Amino acid sequence: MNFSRLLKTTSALTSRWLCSGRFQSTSAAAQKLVDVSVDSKTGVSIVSLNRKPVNSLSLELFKEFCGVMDDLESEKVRGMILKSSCDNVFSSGLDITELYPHPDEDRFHAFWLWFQETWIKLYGSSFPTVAFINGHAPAGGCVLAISCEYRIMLPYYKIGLNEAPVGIVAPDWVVNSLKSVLASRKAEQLLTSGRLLDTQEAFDIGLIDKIVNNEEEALARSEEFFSTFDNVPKLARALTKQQVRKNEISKLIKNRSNDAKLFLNHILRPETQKIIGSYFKSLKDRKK
Ligand SMILES: CCCC/C=C/CC(=O)SCCNC(=O)CCNC(=O)[C@H](O)C(C)(C)COP(=O)(O)OP(=O)(O)OC[C@H]1O[C@@H](n2cnc3c(N)ncnc32)[C@H](O)[C@@H]1OP(=O)(O)O
Repeated sequence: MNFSRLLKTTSALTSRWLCSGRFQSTSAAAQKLVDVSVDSKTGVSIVSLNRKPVNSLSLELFKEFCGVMDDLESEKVRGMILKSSCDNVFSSGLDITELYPHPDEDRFHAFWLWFQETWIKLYGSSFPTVAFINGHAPAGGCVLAISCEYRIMLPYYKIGLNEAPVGIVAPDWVVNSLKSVLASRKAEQLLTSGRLLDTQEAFDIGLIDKIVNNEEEALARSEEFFSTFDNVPKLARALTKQQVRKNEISKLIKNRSNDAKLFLNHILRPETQKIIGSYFKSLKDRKK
């Protein structure tokens, strides 16, 4: 089976699987966690994460995001810019309350599958993707950014994969996403130290592609990126991108349930719960 068919078939299967669980209802009255608008000048879709105050990534946000990605795929959009509607934060990573204290196993399983689904749809999207990192992007926030093809960031924010200091081990598909952007040695240093880089450091090592001072500049730099594909047939571009990314995606698609079980086992270890707990407490105490 070719890769595009594998992606479509798996998406259909997992959607059915994911829809069969208990965590389905999104109230129609609930506020949207993901907003979509279209830049009328360029025809590019702007997708804004909107889970106040810090865009921590919950099961509900992942589900909504995946729905948006499906819509953009079927509309065959010219490109997508992913940004945040929250002040100073692109995304604060996985919602820690999904991990601590002692998550409900069924909910956690669904949460993790939707996180995988988000990555599969974003990393494997047919259309060009830009992350406009308009705030801090630790952990899962950084995962969203490195799943895009191009990264543009405002000054003075932090980005990186700080899982290890929080007692969490990044799964191989996250590690490999980072290695698709940075050389293996640099990726290992960042992951094992869990150090968050400021915008300039991130630019210097190639984790981000451009530094901009405001949204207007970000839109202009994004347009420069999107226009590099204007003379490339859409289908050829999409299949070429997916050809480059297919090994990692196929590997995860074949191993989704096991990947979820492994992560849950790690999260439920008493020592992991203890580290996450004291980290979460220190986050709360910072403001006291
Ligand atoms: C790589 C994928 C592999 C899988 C594992 C992933 C693990 C994770 O993603 S764990 C999450 C890791 N995230 C972080 O370490 C970031 C933690 N947050 C911060 O450092 C800061 O909040 C911020 C720099 C992002 C923003 O700082 P700011 O001063 O603007 O806001 P705060 O007052 O700190 O936060 C407001 C409010 O939100 C709570 N909060 C922040 N982050 C999270 C989160 N990830 N999950 C749940 N809740 C979070 C924070 O405690 C505050 O709550 P209160 O208002 O109740 O004090």
